[in-house]
Amino acid sequence: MPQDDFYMALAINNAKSMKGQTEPNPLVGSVIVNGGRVVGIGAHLKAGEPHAEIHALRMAGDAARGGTIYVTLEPCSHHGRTGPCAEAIVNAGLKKVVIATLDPNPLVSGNGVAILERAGIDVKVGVCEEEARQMNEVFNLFITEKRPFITLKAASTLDGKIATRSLDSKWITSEEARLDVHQLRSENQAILVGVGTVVEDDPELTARIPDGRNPLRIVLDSSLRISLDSKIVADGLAETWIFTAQKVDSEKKAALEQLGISVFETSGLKQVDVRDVVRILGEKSISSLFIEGGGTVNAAFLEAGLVDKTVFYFAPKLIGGKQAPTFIEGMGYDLMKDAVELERGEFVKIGKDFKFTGYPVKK
Ligand SMILES: Nc1c(/N=C/[C@@H](O)[C@H](O)[C@H](O)COP(=O)(O)O)[nH]c(=O)[nH]c1=O
Repeated sequence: MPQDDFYMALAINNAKSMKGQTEPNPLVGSVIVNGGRVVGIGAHLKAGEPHAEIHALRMAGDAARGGTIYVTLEPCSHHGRTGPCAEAIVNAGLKKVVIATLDPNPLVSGNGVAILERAGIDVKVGVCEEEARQMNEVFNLFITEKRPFITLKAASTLDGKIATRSLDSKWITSEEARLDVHQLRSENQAILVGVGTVVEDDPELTARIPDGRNPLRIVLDSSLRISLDSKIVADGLAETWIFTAQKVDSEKKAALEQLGISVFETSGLKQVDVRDVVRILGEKSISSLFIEGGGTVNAAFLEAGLVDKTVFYFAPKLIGGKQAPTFIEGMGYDLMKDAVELERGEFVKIGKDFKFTGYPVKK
């Protein structure tokens, strides 16, 4: 492996090991090499704390002088909650800077490189760029579109059913696959279901893994038919927000608010307007949303072009039944040429089940 890729891969692995603890900041890793030896290594650990480069520079001390620093994201040039990294790199006397990706924020992209080049430092951009961009897919989208990165998750039998015709759904996938879902829940700031799922399954929507972080729970409930003693209203295990259509029963709304539930009205007449939901979540700095919808909700987000990533779990089971619900309902598309295509598709096996990850091609 070429030397630059080797050290950048080390920096990327460092960054990835901080997944779930740097929000709303990106994952960033850094490695300093001098005379063929790694003399400093660092990762951004928590928003508001020093950046990856600063940790690496502190570890390297004088050994950084004349060396090369590898960093997965363009060194910052602005005085955020910590001083600019580009200046720290110049002051530490680095000879070369290797960067995986430029800053996605159009306001600062390229500024860090300019500071380094003005100081006569040799700068190389684009090493392991795709992998470094991929690990910050959530941050990159949120910082550019000010809306949450949306992952659509479903679990179904091989013939696409999420429950039997009698609506039994316990369980489709195995314990291992369901644990993997809880890991994904823990990595997302919010989780969203339709009220149909609440009525059928009375879900908790918590991340039940060691050190799991319970996401904010969001329910689309156009006419506020949710029951006051459903778990996500009454259990207090995580915050719950409800999005409705226009003009809902004010008494029910007040009763829910009494229980600490936030209720947001959207402009939808009969159905909740999912675009409003996404806009409001962006305004409230929710940067990642995990949809465990039910087929109607899943279809609404898909048809609105608001799904950034799909994660589908398929159990090697067949349940059949014309009435059995599937994981994409709604109107559907008329012609095959209008199908939502998924790219960068990957299948992995989890126990007996298959996990598919893919990215809808943006039209
Ligand atoms: N039926 C299944 C799922 N079902 C997913 C949702 O329909 C359930 O309401 C939700 O997981 C319940 O949330 P909880 O109470 O926090 O466990 N999801 C899965 O991955 N495999 C399944 O076999």
